[in-house]
Amino acid sequence: MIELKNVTKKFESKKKGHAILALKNVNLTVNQGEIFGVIGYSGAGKSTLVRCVNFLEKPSSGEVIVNGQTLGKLTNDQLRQARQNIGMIFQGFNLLKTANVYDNIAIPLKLTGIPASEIKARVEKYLNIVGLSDKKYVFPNQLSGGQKQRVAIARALSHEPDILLSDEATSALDPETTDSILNLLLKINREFGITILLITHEMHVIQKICDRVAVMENGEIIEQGNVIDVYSDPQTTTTERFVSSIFPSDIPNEIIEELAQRGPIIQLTFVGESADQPALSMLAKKFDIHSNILSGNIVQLKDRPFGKLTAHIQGTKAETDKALHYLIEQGVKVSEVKVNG
Ligand SMILES: Nc1ncnc2c1ncn2[C@@H]1O[C@H](COP(=O)(O)OP(=O)(O)OP(=O)(O)O)[C@@H](O)[C@H]1O
Repeated sequence: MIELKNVTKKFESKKKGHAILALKNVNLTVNQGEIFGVIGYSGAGKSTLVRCVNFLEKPSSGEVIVNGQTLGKLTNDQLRQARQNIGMIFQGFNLLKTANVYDNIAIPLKLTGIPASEIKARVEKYLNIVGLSDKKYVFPNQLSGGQKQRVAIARALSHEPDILLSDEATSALDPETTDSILNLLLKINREFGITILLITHEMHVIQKICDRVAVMENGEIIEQGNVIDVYSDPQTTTTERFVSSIFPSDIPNEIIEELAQRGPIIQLTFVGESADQPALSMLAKKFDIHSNILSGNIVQLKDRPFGKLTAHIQGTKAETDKALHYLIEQGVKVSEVKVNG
């Protein structure tokens, strides 16, 4: 379990008297065994946050508690010990270019004093888990980006940590390779119960593997919760922007303006079971209205489908009101699309 309590990180700038507050009073709890994602635009403070969890950056104030240990109160030796329990992977992989795959995993193990026979067993075990047993004697420059990240994951796992931190681990990879690495992270989480805290600027990463998400802006966590709740009911403009990035709606304003004169344009948000229900065709049967779909999409979250549909409803005001009320009763979130909105 990871807890950040009122964590603030200030970077003193070389320019006179100028300081950057990269983290402002951040409170965050990541439960044992979950995959927690932190999303935000560039400069939001994500890297600083994740680096505070293993004290690569020391907070200026506040507490970081990992598995019950307050990192700021540990001696250097104790901190080194605590870090063994926290693996980390990076966007740039951070492999030793002059060492082959085997040694990239074996050297850090050797440095922590693990006996040679145990090192061999661990390298083999974790290369097998990441699917690279046949690449033991290959050098990093002979590997693809996805394979390099797999080596980095095997290296992190070889220390048998409880926690894995991921700093934009898939940001340098193409979409297909990204998915294969995300599937690997899911497998690690499920098979070994490793808690994963990842930072990303991609919604795809959040929706594919995360249980909970926090949204960061200007060094603050502006929203957090279960992925499904944050996706279906974003509370801030920034979160709304992230969510709408997966549901691009390019209906020109002129068309919205013209249609709105003849009936409401509504956006329906479906979660879970209701994503499969033919809500609009039901409406046409039950009420004296016509509906016309303008845009729509369904995405698969980690364990449930989630969809958005934009439709134009025509009928008398009394009938359209009844129809919208019915949808809400069915558990569908309905909002009206405003002109210029
Ligand atoms: N070592 C440092 N010295 C001074 N300022 C820093 C340092 N590290 C980060 N910052 C500043 O802190 C703020 C947050 O940076 P951070 O890298 O944590 O954001 P981020 O959300 O990870 O962005 P990106 O995705 O672009 O890396 C930025 O204004 C950045 O310039």
